Amino acid sequence: MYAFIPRKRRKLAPPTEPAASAQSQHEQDDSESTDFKLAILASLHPNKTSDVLLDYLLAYDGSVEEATAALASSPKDALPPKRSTVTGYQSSLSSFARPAQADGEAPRPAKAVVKKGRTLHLYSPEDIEAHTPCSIIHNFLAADEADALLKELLQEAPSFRKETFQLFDRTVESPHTMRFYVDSQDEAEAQRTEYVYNGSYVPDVTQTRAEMLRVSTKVQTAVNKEIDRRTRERHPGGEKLKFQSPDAWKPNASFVNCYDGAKESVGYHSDQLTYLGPRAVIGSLSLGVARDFRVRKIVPQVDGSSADAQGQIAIHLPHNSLLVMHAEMQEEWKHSVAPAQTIDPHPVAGNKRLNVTYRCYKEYLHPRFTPKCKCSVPAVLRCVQKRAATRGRYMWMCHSGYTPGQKGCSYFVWADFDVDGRPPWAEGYKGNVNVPTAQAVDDGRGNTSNMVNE
Ligand SMILES: O=C(O)CCC(=O)C(=O)O
Ligand SMILES: [Fe+2]
Repeated sequence: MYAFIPRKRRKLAPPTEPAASAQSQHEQDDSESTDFKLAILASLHPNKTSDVLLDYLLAYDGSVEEATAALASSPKDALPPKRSTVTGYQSSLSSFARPAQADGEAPRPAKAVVKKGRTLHLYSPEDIEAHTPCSIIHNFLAADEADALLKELLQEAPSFRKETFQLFDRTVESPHTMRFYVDSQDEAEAQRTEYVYNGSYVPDVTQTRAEMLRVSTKVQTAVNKEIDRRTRERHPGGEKLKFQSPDAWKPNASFVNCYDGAKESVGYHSDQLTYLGPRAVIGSLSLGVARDFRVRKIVPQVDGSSADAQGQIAIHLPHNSLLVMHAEMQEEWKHSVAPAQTIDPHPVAGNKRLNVTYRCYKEYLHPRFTPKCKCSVPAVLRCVQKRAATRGRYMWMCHSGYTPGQKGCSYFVWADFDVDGRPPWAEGYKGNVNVPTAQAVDDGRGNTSNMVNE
């Protein structure tokens, strides 16, 4: 399930464990600053689209005050005066060098291909592969298989719901609908009563439908091939990343999203790793109306620098395309589906885009094993995304406060994971490597006394 941006902007309850909580509070505040600003703008300007709000925020160098003053005097959906031009069709970027890679780290583009405030549109599999942590397979299914799956999903879509979440004392709804599916009836029952998302059980978990299951085996084969190829061609030394699972990827759950019309969207977020584990891979199949999937790299924050030094990349997702979000994605990038100005109706789906995100839930991350917070709720797994001193480290935190009507606690511990992303209770555990890197210690900006439970 997503961690929607506004959900993460809420400040935690006052810390009760000074060392640990100081860290968690700092991380919470630091890592979500832009998202937090966007939530404020969204609450002040409810009839502006999230895209417009982001444009204003970027145009006014992150100043909420200036952006809100400009928004207040602008007509609906007007663009900000200082807004940079959007780059349109981009046929090829292959002149850019391949990433320089440090040992054990995720590959990085050799130079930023998109500047702050700009959107770079990518269409070709080569460009997407080279400049984002994703790869794409166009025309993934035979045309009739894609139509059969689309028809099944269109039958399901009326039962989808908007997700609600808590923003300070307001309950907010996601601007699209979705439903969660798991591959067996037993698992659906277990999910309803054992798995916690943002502090609550999800009552509406359904067994994966026939076409979704049939397609799942094809997605499994394709994603494993893509993981092998990408590891061989793009990872340092052709090795999997630190914390990435060496096991074959086997989907057993999916979130299915429906975007009905141009305005439906999902805000910038990283997917929750709580049940997928570190360096998760997700196979995302798009059907119906073509939409833009936007990604932006999370830039480490050093000396109060802007965390939005880079612009965003829009990946065009046509009907019947399989996007693989690779192991580099969730920890280091955020993604969204922005509202569109216009859409081309699809002959079968009309104005709707259906999207199945196939995921691999790990048995050893079942909530019966994972740490519980002081509210006695299974904790959420997060990764430090921005703060330079601890970037890339995993932590378990309380997530209850993100559920409407509930207050959270200040629970925080560093997570214990081995090189294969296994926790200590998993078979074959090789020893904790979730420790500060040399880089993090050298940065010297982190208060090392905050590094608890090591
Ligand atoms: O609709 C999409 O392509 C992305 C959906 C998404 O981000 C998610 O399910 O977490
Ligand atoms: Fe997502």
